[in-house]
This record gives sequence, C-alpha cells and structure tokens, in this order.
Amino acid sequence: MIGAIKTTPLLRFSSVTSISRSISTLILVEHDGGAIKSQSISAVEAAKSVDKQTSISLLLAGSGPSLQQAAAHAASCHPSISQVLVADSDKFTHPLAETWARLVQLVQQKGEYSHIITASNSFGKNILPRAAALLDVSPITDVIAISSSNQFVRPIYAGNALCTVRYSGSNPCMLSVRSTSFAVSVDSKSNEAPISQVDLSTFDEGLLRFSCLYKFLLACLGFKVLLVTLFHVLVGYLYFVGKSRYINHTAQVTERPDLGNAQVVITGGRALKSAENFKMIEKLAEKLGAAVGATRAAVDAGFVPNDLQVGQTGKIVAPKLYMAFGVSGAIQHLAGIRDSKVIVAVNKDADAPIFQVADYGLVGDLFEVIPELLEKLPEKK
Ligand SMILES: Cc1cc2nc3c(=O)[nH]c(=O)nc-3n(C[C@H](O)[C@H](O)[C@H](O)COP(=O)(O)OP(=O)(O)OC[C@H]3O[C@@H](n4cnc5c(N)ncnc54)[C@H](O)[C@@H]3O)c2cc1C
Repeated sequence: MIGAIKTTPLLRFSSVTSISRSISTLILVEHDGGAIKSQSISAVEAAKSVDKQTSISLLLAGSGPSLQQAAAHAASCHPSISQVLVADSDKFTHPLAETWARLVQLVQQKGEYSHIITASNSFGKNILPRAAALLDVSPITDVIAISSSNQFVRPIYAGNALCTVRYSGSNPCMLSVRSTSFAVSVDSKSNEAPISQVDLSTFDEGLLRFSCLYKFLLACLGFKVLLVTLFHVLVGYLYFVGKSRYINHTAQVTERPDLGNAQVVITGGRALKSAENFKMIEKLAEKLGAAVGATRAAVDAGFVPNDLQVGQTGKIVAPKLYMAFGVSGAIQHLAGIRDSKVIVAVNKDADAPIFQVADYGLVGDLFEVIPELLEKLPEKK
C-alpha cells in the first residue's frame, strides 16, 4: 500500500511501517553491448539515499558473452555494490517484461530484499508493475527524491506539484527512479564486487505445477472433459509463457549522445512543418555535439521517430543546455525539461508559454534563426 500523500508542506505521518529494519536493495539492471546503462548506475545512487548502510545487489539477465562482460562492468561500476547476480539463460536473451518479472519474483523469494529499484525508463517501466503484481505490492514510480527508507518524493500533475509518499506496505518496497535526479557522484572505477549466478532450476516451477494440476484433473475426470481440459492447458500455457514474444529490435544508429543523458539537447516542435525541415535541427545538434529532441506534436506529425519525444510521455531530460525551436511549452512538454540548467527558446509568438520557463528567449522565426546559427557556429572538431 502507498500511504499518506501530500504536497508541500510536509504532513506528519504515523511511525508504523512494515518495512524490515535491515535494509537490502536489489537493483534491476539494463545492459547493452556488454555494458550496463548509466540509468542503472543512477539507481545505485538512489539506493544509497534509501540507507547509507544498505547492501546493494545488482540483478542482470541475458545470455552469452555480452552478459558476462556487462556483469564485469556492473561489478566495478560503483563502490557501493555488494554483489552482482547474473541470470544467464536463453530465456533472457531479449528483455521481455514477463520473464523478467518472474525472475524478480524468484530472486526476491530467495533474497528477501527490503527494496527493489529500477530506472524510470522503458526497461524499468515495463518490468516494475508486472513484478510488483507478482509480489503483491504496490510500486512507487518516478521517484525524484528519497527522504528515508519509506518516504519518497514524486511529481504529479505533469510535474506541476510534488507529492511526498510514505510506503506502508510489506517488503519489498518497489521503486522506479528518475536518473536525472540521482546523478552519479563517484568515479566509475571501484573495487570489484563478487559475481554469482542466479539458480534458475526452479524458474519454470509455476508452469510445471500448473501442468501437473491439469494432469491430475484429467486423471480424475477422464476423457469426457479432455477437450475442455486441453483448452485450459493452452490458456494456462499462454498465461505463463506466451503473453508476449520477441519479434525484433530496431534501434536508431546515431553518433549523437543519448537523449536521456546528453549535456546539450536541441528540440524542434510542430513549427518545423516537415521531416525535411527537421534536418535543420539535426544539423544544429551535430554542430553542438547535442542530442535531438522533439515535441509530441512533431512526433505525431511524423517528422521524427517517437524515441526522440521529450516530455511527460516521452524522455525526461536534464541537460546543461536545452534549446527549443518552435515549441509552445505545453505542460506535458515542460514536465520533461524542468531539470535543465539553462533553457533557450526561439518562438515567433512572444506570448508562448515556453518563455515563462526559458532563461533566454528570442522572439523570432526559426527558419531565419537556425540558418543563421548554422552559418555562424564553427564546425565541430
Ligand atoms: C496526456 C498527454 C501527454 C502528452 N505528452 C507530451 C510529451 O511527452 N511531450 C510533448 O511535447 N507533448 C506532449 N503532449 C502534447 C502537448 O500537450 C502539446 O500538444 C505539444 O507539446 C505541442 O507541441 P508543439 O509545441 O510542437 O506544438 P504547438 O503547441 O503547435 O506549438 C508550436 C509553436 O511553434 C511556434 N511557431 C510556429 N511557427 C514558428 C516559426 N516559424 N518560428 C518560431 N516559432 C514558430 C508557435 O508560436 C507555437 O508556439 C501530451 C499531451 C497529452 C494530452
């Protein structure tokens, strides 16, 4: 259960909590190409805020050499890590949420962690609710600050208010954390934490138990209900293993920095009018070594793919410099850029809401401003 909710100022909460005193945290780690994602390292920082003394275990799943490389990276990526747990099986070659959720359930049953944390990105958002349902707890999502082991701050109303939430449910307390709020403060090199393999011998037990039950029922009821039983076995099979399956993985190949972690982000809105015009934003980003972002209107219009969307239902960014061209500044967009250090906006409407949050604003036509910038900025070395 998620307990009392508040927006500023702080409410006083009852001191009763069912979270165990000994704090141990499991981090669900995403990895790619033999390295763990930086958002997962931010989740380790978040775990430190839960309790300085917490033991932190990292859980990686996958198969083959890239998993082993990622495990080695995980073991030395942060000094606070106590151990790395590796689930190596073909079942995890692709990170499907259903298989991951059952893995989390299995690891939790053995490790009895008080907290399970993952990054608030597509990986974490996919797994967390399913794993929480299997563990019968209510997850707390999009955490941006941790006041104590059971008190967390998260944005509500598209980031227009902050809500302090007290978790009063049973273990584990499951959180997704915004990586932009838990910047990694340590050198990535550290002592190597021990790596151990997760025992997966009981991983399919749920499915086995299910089919045993059906075999038993079949024996009791005889062949008259054979067809009905087979149908139910099929339904049961789909329930346990067949709800989703991997089809393919498409990724944008780009040399530009990752949008979620970039120091500079250049965003274009609906005002760009076409995919062709949007290339101006891309050229500018190239010159500045920046990531490209887009509003939902630009994505919906088909100018760019939706993994570039910034905002409430897109990526949350916190660059040093955020430049918005032809972006009105709808609250859903602002929800994704609030933590940017400096916001620059170019819009031909002087009353556009983006100017209320911009540090520097230019009332002008982007079709004049961007070409001028491209001309005057030096080439990237
Ligand atoms: C549930 C929900 C979730 C949403 N999530 C997101 C989200 O994650 N991210 C997101 O971005 N939006 C999101 N939206 C959509 C959001 O409400 C806005 O519709 C969207 O952000 C508007 O995009 P825009 O600023 O590109 O377009 P517009 O609002 O149409 O603004 C275009 C701006 O460009 C300016 N302009 C026009 N021509 C020029 C020119 N030549 N030079 C300079 N300026 C010019 C105009 O003055 C205007 O201010 C969400 C909406 C809902 C309901």
